[in-house]
Amino acid sequence: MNNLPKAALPTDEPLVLASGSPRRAQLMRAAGYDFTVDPAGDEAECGVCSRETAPELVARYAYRKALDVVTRYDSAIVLAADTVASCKGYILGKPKDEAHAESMLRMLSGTRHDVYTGVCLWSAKSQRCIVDVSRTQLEMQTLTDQMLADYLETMLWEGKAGSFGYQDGNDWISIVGGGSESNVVGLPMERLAELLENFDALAETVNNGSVDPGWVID
Ligand SMILES: Cc1cn([C@H]2C[C@H](O)[C@@H](COP(=O)(O)OP(=O)(O)OP(=O)(O)O)O2)c(=O)[nH]c1=O
Repeated sequence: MNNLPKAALPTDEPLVLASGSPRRAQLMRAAGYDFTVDPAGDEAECGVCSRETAPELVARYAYRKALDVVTRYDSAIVLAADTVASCKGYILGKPKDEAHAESMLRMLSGTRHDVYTGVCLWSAKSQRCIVDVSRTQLEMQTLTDQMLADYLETMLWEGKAGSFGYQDGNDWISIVGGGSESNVVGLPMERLAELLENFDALAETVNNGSVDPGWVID
């Protein structure tokens, strides 16, 4: 991915990427941001709400990851994200094992589906934050048993929402209608630049650990 946009930070606070995802750090480095990495604890990604849609879920998880990390700093702009695939009403996160990866890929095979990434930007000094969600539509060719077996053997599905890596160079997956590639890989860099540029206008004050309860369900 070339020419990733970079925006100036909205405050003089250092940028902290609250993520253990190598893809997110790679995208941020490729765009030229200065940042440190401080991942959220695993418990930030938990809690099931059966009424929740994919965009609501990624918004809630991004928010919880940012909340977990922002409490460690007096001065930082914390950036957290969460990515899932969504197909036929199912929300597909990271696979537990190869059998789980196979069942996700069989569901996605031959479909148009969506990838959602929720982003949370949180200023520790001002206790103001933004939660935002981006969607990219993808199309996966019908996978033959051989294609599936070959991909599973690469282990490239590990740690990836929906059990595929758009960046792995497979010709059986493509973006529909010019959506954001970086959003699929875990961080919508174009949207992130807009959020940083418009932080003052978009950020809301956080009260007692919650922001916009209509959007972030907990
Ligand atoms: C759909 C897709 C997802 N992914 C990755 C991006 C994310 O790392 C991962 C989804 O898992 P997440 O739970 O969003 O993130 P993570 O556990 O990797 O890291 P952290 O919670 O610490 O931020 O799937 C790809 O690399 N390529 C793809 O094509």
